[in-house]
Amino acid sequence: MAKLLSSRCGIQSVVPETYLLPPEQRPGELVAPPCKTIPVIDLEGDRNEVILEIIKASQEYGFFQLINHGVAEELMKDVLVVAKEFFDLPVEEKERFYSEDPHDQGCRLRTSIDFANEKFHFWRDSLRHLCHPLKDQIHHWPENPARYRGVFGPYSEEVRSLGLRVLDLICEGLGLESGYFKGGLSQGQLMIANYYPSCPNPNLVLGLPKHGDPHLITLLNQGYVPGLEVWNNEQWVAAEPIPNAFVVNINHKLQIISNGKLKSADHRVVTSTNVARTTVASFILPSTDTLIEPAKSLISELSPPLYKSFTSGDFDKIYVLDVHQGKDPLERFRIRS
Ligand SMILES: O=C(O)CCC(=O)C(=O)O
Ligand SMILES: [Fe+2]
Repeated sequence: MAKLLSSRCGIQSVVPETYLLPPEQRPGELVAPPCKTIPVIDLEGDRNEVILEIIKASQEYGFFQLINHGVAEELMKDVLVVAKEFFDLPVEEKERFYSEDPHDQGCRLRTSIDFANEKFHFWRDSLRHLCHPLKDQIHHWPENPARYRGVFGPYSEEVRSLGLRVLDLICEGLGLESGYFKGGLSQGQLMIANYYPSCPNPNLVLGLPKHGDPHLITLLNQGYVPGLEVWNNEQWVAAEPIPNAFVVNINHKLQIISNGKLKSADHRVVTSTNVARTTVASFILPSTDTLIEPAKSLISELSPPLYKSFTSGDFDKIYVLDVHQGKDPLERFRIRS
């Protein structure tokens, strides 16, 4: 448990050797150019315009920020405060949740990504748990901080409604039959609270390495501290924090369902010297036995399927293995012409 970054005493003055990245993976001095950022979409705008903007952003960047999305500002703030309170708890309070098993689907606290097996570590602690249906999941969550369930519960439900609303807009924008994402495809929901402590040398480490998210969509509440960067046109673009906005990104399974029309973009997290960063990511995901394949209505002679069919659970197993070996998990499912 001494491994947890959030349980180390005081601010560290040097980066421990096991966190130093190989030179080619270090973010270095050159961080994302400040002039470019990901599209911002106002959900209260004209519905047809909003759909066009979402599809365009999902094709060009795989990422966009949503404002005027209807999730209560108070809840967005509280969930970050409570997440930070959890990471600030004494070790004895947190250790019952600690697990180094990457396949453990329970309420799990971990540090870095796969601490026991990875060659070098990442500057992050995280707490992850499922959240839907809420009544089946909430009793697995922490009871300390006392407000944890009372804040994460309603927050997860509001974020779920927003996620389903965005999926409906994507459904319409892609021209899929109404309700395509309802049922098994969006049955699950996972939340990950991330804590990236301040770091003595952000040039040498990463909070999270370059990766794509495996599920359907992600809705990230990133608070006020920058750190998220998106890989676009061979360069890193910063997702600058906007108060109370959600950063939304297309995940691998949605790229497959859209037959490559929408992009699941790689992203990473850089750290800061003087400030810690807490974020809460919510993922909408299919149930394990749901079939993932390009939507039939997007397939034609001119647009043949680019991906094979497989169950959501099979993809998840391969994702964990491939990501460990630095491979792109989407490659295994691609149909070669
Ligand atoms: O904390 C962030 O900014 C991003 C987190 C992320 O990419 C993830 O949890 O998959
Ligand atoms: Fe991610």
